[in-house]
Amino acid sequence: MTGTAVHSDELVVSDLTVRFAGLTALDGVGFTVAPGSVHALIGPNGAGKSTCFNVLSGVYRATSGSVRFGGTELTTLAPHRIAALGVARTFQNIALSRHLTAEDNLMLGRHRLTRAGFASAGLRLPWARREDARHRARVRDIAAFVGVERHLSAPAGTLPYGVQKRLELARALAMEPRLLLLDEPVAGMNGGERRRMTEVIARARADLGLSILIVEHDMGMVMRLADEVTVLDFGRRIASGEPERVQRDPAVIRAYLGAAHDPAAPSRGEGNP
Ligand SMILES: Nc1ncnc2c1ncn2[C@@H]1O[C@H](COP(=O)(O)OP(=O)(O)OP(=O)(O)O)[C@@H](O)[C@H]1O
Repeated sequence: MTGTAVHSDELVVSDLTVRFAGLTALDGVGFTVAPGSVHALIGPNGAGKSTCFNVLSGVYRATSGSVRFGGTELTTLAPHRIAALGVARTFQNIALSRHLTAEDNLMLGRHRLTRAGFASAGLRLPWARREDARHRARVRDIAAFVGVERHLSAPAGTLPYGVQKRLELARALAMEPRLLLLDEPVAGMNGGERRRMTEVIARARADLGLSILIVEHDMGMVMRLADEVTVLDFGRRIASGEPERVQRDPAVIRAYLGAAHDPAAPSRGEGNP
């Protein structure tokens, strides 16, 4: 910790607009993730949720608007700089190194925290060995926290889907983040796996005090976990507030639940059913 003032871990998204050649994926979107809270970003397919995540993590550039985390503007920073500020994300599709062991995947998550480069580790310098041992101990703790500790020596690609998803969360936690961006953490999971993941995320907030922004289609999970919800539709914010209130909002029911409950609903861009 430096002598400078400690900023709160508030994430403030203001008037965020992203355009792709003629298509406005985000149109003046704003919301705030309070420190230590779970905030859900929901909306039908194509509403702009992933685009928003990609701007927050530095993968996409904003056309205009601002994203501030703990007082620092993120929209001009490269992904590794944003990660260094303590913003970690998981992906909709699993992005683990399949051939590496679960443990080595978690060690990669700690890379920005390590002093020892590969050379000094390779030379087996004593301080590099001690640092490696310290990180491996922490990785084992994190693996236990998400319940994947008995899989640490297995190649990540051989693990069951639900375990891989939790391993991805563990890798994000291995970065010791202050803000977690979770992109559809229970997509494709069965009931038991969903419950486990939901419980781990709830503990990440309660025990680690993290702020969490979550994109998720599973409304049950959103209702259980989120302190606040922001709803997007066609790139615009159409509602925000406590989950119970948002769930009853007629605009949300029309735009989001309507589309989700109608299996014959057209893909977005063709209008509401
Ligand atoms: N790189 C890109 N280039 C062009 N258009 C894009 C790009 N990324 C997203 N879009 C478009 O932006 C709009 C918002 O897409 P986005 O993926 O952010 O929605 P989403 O809410 O995450 O949807 P889903 O729930 O299906 O993941 C869509 O019309 C999409 O086709």
